[in-house]
Amino acid sequence: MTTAAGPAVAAGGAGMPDDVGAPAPGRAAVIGSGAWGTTFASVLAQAGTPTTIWARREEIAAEINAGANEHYVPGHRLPPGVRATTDMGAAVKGAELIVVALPSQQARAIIAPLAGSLADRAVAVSLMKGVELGTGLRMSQVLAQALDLDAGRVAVVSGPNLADEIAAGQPTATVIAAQDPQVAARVAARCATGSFRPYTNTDVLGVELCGAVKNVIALAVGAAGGQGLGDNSKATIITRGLVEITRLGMALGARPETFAGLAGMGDLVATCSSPLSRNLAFGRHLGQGMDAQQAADASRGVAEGAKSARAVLDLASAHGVEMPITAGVVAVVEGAASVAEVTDALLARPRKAEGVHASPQQ
Ligand SMILES: NC(=O)C1=CN([C@@H]2O[C@H](COP(=O)(O)OP(=O)(O)OC[C@H]3O[C@@H](n4cnc5c(N)ncnc54)[C@H](O)[C@@H]3O)[C@@H](O)[C@H]2O)C=CC1
Ligand SMILES: O=C(CO)COP(=O)(O)O
Repeated sequence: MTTAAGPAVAAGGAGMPDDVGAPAPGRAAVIGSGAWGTTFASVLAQAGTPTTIWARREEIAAEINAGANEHYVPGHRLPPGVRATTDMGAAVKGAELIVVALPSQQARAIIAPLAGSLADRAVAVSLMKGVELGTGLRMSQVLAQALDLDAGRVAVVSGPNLADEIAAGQPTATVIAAQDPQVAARVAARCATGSFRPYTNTDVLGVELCGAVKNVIALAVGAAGGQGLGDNSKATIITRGLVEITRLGMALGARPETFAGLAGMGDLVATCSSPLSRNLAFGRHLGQGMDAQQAADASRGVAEGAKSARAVLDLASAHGVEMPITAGVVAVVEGAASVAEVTDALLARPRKAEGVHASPQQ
């Protein structure tokens, strides 16, 4: 992608050595023409992977084919390797990577028509950061179910990846997680550029939980800011939020080091401190007194944490994991408590030693 002022990203991926044993570079399809779907499509194209975006609306597809997506990625030109269509079947035909970038709660229904139609060596890639309501499934699990794929053929991308910054060509790193390290390496090779640096990880569960729960924590940080609280409160919520993420992840079988990495601490820091974050902004609206519907109406793009908070809390409860900040976010989003009441309740909890497994002091 280039900025309106000129090229901002070096097309570094095209000449990069491929991983051993990977098939020849193929095409990618991106399902979803929003901020991250369009931006990641541009990264793929800059890395030498021709990419077709599926857009729901004709006018967005036409605009992308003319080199821009002003609604979702304003002020940036798209590279020539990005095309768009409203025909989902045509977008995925023969594609090596089927990348899904939709609101998490809508993903299953939207991609269901693709079940059984993917190329034999195709890999599904989730860019989404949410947990499905009702099932408690992570997005890689939703993709595997909906597309009727073995879990080994699903990868996820998660990290400090604010779309607007990447669209402007600013450098960042990310994590590509897949059960099979060769699958992760293959996806990484398709999207690596001079400014987008993917690391690989086989802890799919941990990487996905990091992305989904950090959105819930960003809502809490935003709500505190909306109440006029300062950086000490923010740092407290981020740090204790990371404890909640780690506690849930370890109970479910994730690796602890994942939470200190780019998808964990990295994305928490980016999201909880950026004016670009939709979750942070949504939380700020809540802190200023809006209810969840008013905050959604005032938001630009999807704030995943508002829906995933309930799904994460239910998942935690089912595994006996305590997540007090997440529970507070759920109470506010569901209208059961005000931000001030939740703040007071969190501060009044029994004192305890610091740490993931600490229990209250007697
Ligand atoms: N924007 C960002 O900086 C990043 C976003 N993500 C994640 O990527 C996922 C997608 O986010 P964005 O692209 O930013 O969202 P967005 O709100 O910018 O775009 C969502 C896309 O989904 C489409 N969509 C929404 N409801 C639909 C429906 N019922 N049927 C068909 N299409 C529908 C919209 O038309 C749009 O193309 C989310 O899970 C988000 O957490 C992850 C990293 C960075
Ligand atoms: O996931 C993101 C950055 O890594 C984007 O965060 P928001 O969805 O809050 O904008």
